[in-house]
Amino acid sequence: MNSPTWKIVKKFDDITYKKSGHVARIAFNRPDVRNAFRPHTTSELYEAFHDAKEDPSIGVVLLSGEGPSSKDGKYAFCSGGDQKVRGHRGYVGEDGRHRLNILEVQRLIRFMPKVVIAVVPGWAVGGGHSLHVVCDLTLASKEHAIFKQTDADVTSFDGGYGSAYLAKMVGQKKAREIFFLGRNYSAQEAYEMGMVNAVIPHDELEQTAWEWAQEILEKSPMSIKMLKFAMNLTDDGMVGQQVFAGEATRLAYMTDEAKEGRDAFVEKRKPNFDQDGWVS
Ligand SMILES: CC(C)(COP(=O)(O)OP(=O)(O)OC[C@H]1O[C@@H](n2cnc3c(N)ncnc32)[C@H](O)[C@@H]1OP(=O)(O)O)[C@@H](O)C(=O)NCCC(=O)NCCSC(=O)c1cc(O)c2ccccc2c1O
Repeated sequence: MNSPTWKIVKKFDDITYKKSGHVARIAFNRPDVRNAFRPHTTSELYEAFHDAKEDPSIGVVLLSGEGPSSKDGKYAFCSGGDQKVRGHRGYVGEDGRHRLNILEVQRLIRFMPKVVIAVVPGWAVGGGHSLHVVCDLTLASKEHAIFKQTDADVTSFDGGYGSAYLAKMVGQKKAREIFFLGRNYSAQEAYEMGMVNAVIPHDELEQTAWEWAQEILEKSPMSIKMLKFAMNLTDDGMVGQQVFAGEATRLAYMTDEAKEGRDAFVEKRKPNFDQDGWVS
């Protein structure tokens, strides 16, 4: 299997953003604070994810955390919202506004028609834990990944994908344990409870993520997209239906029947739908 030759897409302050072939790699880049995110980080994440979503050459996105910390050599995926810039109505940006805009990033990951893989080299905590939950797949460092939910310690709870969706993944009892006790879980424990796809030796983590991406890229893009949206559908209510149905509409546009409907309107005549009839 080949290896990536990453090219920087754009220089950001709080994240790195690179592409190689059909893979994009987005990573938190605040290793000295365990890759905690502030509003600026989240805005940059949103921009990078949006670019990856819109780029037709990209099929898989890797989300990771740069490291190790220059202070103590520890690795982190993300330790959630930066508690040092937390105000009384959200996380305070340089413009003085309070935001919880990580939820917008969660929705972008959830609804983008591409596979997003969380590549967890170290701590995945609080809002960082929720981010790995919302990604389609999670690969974790055998030696350094630690999963932990501190939401109930700092009164900042993710009542959506971070908790309710986690419960669908690992079961109600286990999800309640994770949130109510806030314990540390190793990569192996996270794997055994079903929230991690594979436990990988740390030195092989990035290459393995690349290889998983290459395997996915061999599949039919439309099938991958429809399967992701189908698996989201039952948990996403009417929004899930909207996203899935939007793709059904797109496929319908490709039929002769749809072309006839459009052309008849443009040509100011009655449509003739007799060609294919009422096929069952
Ligand atoms: C992650 C840790 C368990 C790691 O512990 P460790 O002992 O290895 O390291 P230190 O604690 O010494 O940390 C090193 C260094 O990093 C700083 N730091 C770590 N995490 C954060 C953070 N989240 N914010 C700010 N700074 C952080 C730490 O202060 C040290 O700095 P020094 O200057 O002293 O070197 C442990 O660090 C830890 O428990 N961290 C906090 C985890 C946490 O509680 N995160 C927030 C959870 S809530 C959340 O993320 C969240 C965000 C949202 O935007 C939401 C939006 C909507 C709904 C819910 C949301 C939500 O829940």
